[in-house]
Amino acid sequence: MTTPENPSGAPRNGDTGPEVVAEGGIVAELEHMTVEERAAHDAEVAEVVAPDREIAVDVGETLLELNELTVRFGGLVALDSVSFTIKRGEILGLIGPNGAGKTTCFNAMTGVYRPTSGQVLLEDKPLGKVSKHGITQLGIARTFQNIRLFTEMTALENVVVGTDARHRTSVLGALLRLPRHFKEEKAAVERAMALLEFVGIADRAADKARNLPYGYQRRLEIARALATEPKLLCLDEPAAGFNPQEKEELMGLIKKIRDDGYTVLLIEHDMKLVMGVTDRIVVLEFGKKIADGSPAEIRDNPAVIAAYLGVPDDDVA
Ligand SMILES: Nc1ncnc2c1ncn2[C@@H]1O[C@H](COP(=O)(O)OP(=O)(O)OP(=O)(O)O)[C@@H](O)[C@H]1O
Repeated sequence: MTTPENPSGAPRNGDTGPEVVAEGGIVAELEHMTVEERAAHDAEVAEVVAPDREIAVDVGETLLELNELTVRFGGLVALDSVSFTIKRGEILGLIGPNGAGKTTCFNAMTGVYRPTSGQVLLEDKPLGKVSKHGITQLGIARTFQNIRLFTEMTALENVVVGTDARHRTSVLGALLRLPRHFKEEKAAVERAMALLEFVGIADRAADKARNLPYGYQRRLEIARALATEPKLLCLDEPAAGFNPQEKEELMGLIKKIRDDGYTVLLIEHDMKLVMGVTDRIVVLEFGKKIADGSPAEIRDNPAVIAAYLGVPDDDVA
């Protein structure tokens, strides 16, 4: 039940967690499943995670367009007339040396900063006057370089909060406890559980976010962003602080997210990860776009190599 201490009605440590899980039918006895049962279960989870999408999509039409985007901070030009597109169903890497303008680009796309000039268009709709919340509702979600979670809430609650962006019940409806409100709340908890399983952390659903291991917190941020049902998921250095095995697993998760029908924009410094997971890469340097191409093209691009001089060869290869 929803209370001020438990706003989402989601389970707390040691109380109604397993019951909700059983009700939702999402987290089953995985270890007792046959291979076929597990495959069917995973397909069911994937459908709950991306309810309105084709499970497999091809790289297609333009989803997002940056059109001569410029962002100035006083005399500093953080982004200088940058244009590129993101196609539906692709994983696009956004790379560049420190201070190149990558995060500014995310911030301008998600309404944190207003561009000095130029436009961001999502499905041809200019986002210039749309609020941050409005941009989330239109379908752009992001994670942050520095993890931002509700640390005192459980993992499940953090994700349920993300689903709020899609709720249709009014505050009055919630106060009056209308049936629609309860129906939405139940669906939100079920979907949140599916998302936790999708990103591989369902076993810690009832733990407070602050008690989760670092890698779980990063995955939780991704689950919470996916909860808003984005058309475009922007990941800002999701592998920061990961060891090689965790990076490998993250690559698998990013591909799985795309295969579930999402489009992904990835800022990442780890070149092995970027080269291994992206379909296309845009390179920024000093706020300008210096290259746009396949990972192989980017690897051999002289301007990109020059931009990264000083970075160990292993990181560029
Ligand atoms: N709010 C701000 N006010 C003033 N300058 C800013 C602000 N945000 C970013 N900058 C500056 O804009 C430039 C681009 O920064 P940005 O954070 O976008 O780069 P980045 O490519 O994401 O770098 P990193 O890889 O180090 O995260 C930098 O020179 C930075 O100092």
